[in-house]
Amino acid sequence: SGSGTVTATPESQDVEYLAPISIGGQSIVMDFDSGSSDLWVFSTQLSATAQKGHTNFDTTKSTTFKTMTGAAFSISYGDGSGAAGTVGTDTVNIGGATVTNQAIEVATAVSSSFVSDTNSNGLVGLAFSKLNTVSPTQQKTFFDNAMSTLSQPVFTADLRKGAVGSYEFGNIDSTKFNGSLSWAAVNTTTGFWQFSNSKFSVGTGATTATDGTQAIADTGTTLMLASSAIVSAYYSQVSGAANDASAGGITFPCTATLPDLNVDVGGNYMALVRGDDINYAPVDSTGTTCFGGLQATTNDPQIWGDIMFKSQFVAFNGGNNSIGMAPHQ
Ligand SMILES: Cc1cc(CN)n(C)n1
Repeated sequence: SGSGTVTATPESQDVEYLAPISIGGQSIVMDFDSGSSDLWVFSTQLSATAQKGHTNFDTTKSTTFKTMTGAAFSISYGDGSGAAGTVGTDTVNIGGATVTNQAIEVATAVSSSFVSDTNSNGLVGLAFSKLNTVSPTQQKTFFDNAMSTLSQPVFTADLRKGAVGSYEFGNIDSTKFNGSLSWAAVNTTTGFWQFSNSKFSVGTGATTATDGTQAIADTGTTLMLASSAIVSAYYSQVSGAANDASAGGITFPCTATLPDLNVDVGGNYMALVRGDDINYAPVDSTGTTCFGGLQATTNDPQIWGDIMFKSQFVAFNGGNNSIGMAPHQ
């Protein structure tokens, strides 16, 4: 109904951004993920060990939960994590935006990285419903279900480096970004919020054409995983940058000056990713060596995660399948 806004709070080192939702009256802090399409939640049906430290949804305590007989889900993510379980429906309220018949994927098994991250109690998938893993009948995302009742068929991500931001459904708050949004067409065939990336530039350098690999906007990925053409051109401008096997990627001296990165989104907007945001975090407590927020991937599409969102306010339009960006206010 109408619209809804929730605060997006970064975990330490901005690993992910969490926000509260209500499921059948139970308030649960979740990881909002524009790169997947399942709403699954920690539950009292998990082992005691898995439940420890988490908020666990209890279907028996919800007067509106209905079991979806015979349905199951099983999902795995790009980082190797995963979850599986059973399915039902319940009322979900996110900051005031409400869906009464939302598919709730009740976890009966979760991988170790989810167990150890006690700040998060599940995911709210916000990509396209064609990626939903429920079988035998695929289910819709919260946004897909909510769209027809929202004031506008949109949601926005306003994620900040080391600070609280927001997710908003049904409204685009123009006080949160500079100038006007630049809109790009979304290629919906893969089920991601996917768009073309045809060129880039580093700092004030010349613009270079890319190999045409597309990119997705993925709030559930911590870093910005880009093509090797972009990544090598970028770090060639950072003295002391090198691939650091022990750190698991490209590092540089924490004192390095990091240029801005400009990446084309959809062919007519160069999104600026601030150099400061590309300094992800020190690799250890000495603070000498820092880990790059920009890392290479051979994945097609590229996976532009939270590092990009820290510099760009992003609007997702499910009405006309487009994505809008502008620098944060
Ligand atoms: C749990 C989770 C979600 C995502 C991105 N969609 N990753 C890489 N891991």
